[in-house]
Amino acid sequence: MPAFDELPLADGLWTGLRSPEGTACAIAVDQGRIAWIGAPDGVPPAHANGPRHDGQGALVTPGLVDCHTHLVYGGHRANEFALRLAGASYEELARAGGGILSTVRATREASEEALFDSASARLRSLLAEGVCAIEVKSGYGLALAHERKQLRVARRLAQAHGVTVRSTFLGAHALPPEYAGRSRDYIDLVCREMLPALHAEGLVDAVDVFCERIAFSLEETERVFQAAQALGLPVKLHAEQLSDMGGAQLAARFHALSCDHIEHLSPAGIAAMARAGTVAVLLPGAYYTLRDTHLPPIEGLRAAGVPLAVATDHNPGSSPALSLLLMVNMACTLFRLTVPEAIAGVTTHAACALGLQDSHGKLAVGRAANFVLWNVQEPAELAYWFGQRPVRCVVRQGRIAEGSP
Ligand SMILES: N=CN[C@@H](CCC(=O)O)C(=O)O
Ligand SMILES: [Zn+2]
Repeated sequence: MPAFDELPLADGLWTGLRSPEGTACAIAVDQGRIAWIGAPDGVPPAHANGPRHDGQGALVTPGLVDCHTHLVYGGHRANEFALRLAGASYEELARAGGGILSTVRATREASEEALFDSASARLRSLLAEGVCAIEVKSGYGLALAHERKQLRVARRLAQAHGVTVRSTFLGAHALPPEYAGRSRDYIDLVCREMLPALHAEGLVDAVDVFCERIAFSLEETERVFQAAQALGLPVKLHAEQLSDMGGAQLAARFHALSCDHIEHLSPAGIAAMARAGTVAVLLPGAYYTLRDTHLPPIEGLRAAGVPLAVATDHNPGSSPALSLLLMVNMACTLFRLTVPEAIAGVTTHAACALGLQDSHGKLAVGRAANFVLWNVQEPAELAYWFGQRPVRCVVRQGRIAEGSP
């Protein structure tokens, strides 16, 4: 596999493209950036004479954005999948020391190199399907050295694969065994030592907490958010996944970029998110894997004008999913999103959930060239097919990274 900087440049005029609205279009790429977009008969002379790439009628969309993943971890949890099939619940497994903590054990044992290799293999699956920006959370180390190891891998993935990676510190994901019964002390460690040190090392783009009865309380979440705010870092929240904790209202007070999962989100939570402009990140892979039946309040979110994003939530416990298009399908089938909502969910709104609205999720002049050519006739096919990859070509950070026009 060639190194990213050995891949062919995408510079030149891309013709034979169709926009999701059904109009013919062309894109000029210059030095890796979108220099012009418009109708094929309006190409400015400056872009008419360079290299040409004929999309042969392909649908073009912005590069996809996977705005919630836990991509870096050791081991896997297929055994728990089998236990859940036999009747155990996600919460029971967590309370018995399995769940997140079993991945913490495997991640602590793994070297940085082993974590990089396994995460790279998973990342390649997502990239092959058109992902051009991705969030990677820590949260399986739960000790400074091991959280650092995860976040360093996140930074290295960006370099090695030529993909935008936002790294989110999720030190408050679960209580590590050595702090059993001492939740307050662990939150002190997260706020006073881990977060400042990792931030000083340039490893943190945002801060997340798992606010839940099997994880951290509202008050503990607030302390982590205050520590993030003091360092000028944006926050996000694993909110109302298994119960309504009121986390969304708290997150909104801190102008959170997103609240994620939100199956049990209340009307008050929706109103708070709408006021704060917080994105609702829907994770149908976790809903499906845990055989959840409590649907997120889509109608209420829609009515309140809360932007809806969709992500894989890739993790070894609740969502071992490596296809963002499958999540688009599930968001439509399980959560009843419309096709345009689901596509916005993995482009524009996903970019907002990462604070990347000025660089990703839309095709616009001046931005780095991140776009996907699809072998489909109409946008609905992106949500309709599952189990195949209708990707023709991916332009990522100005290079032809997958396939060819
Ligand atoms: N809900 C909390 N965290 C992850 C699951 C982590 C795990 O089970 O390992 C999630 O987003 O689903
Ligand atoms: Zn998650």
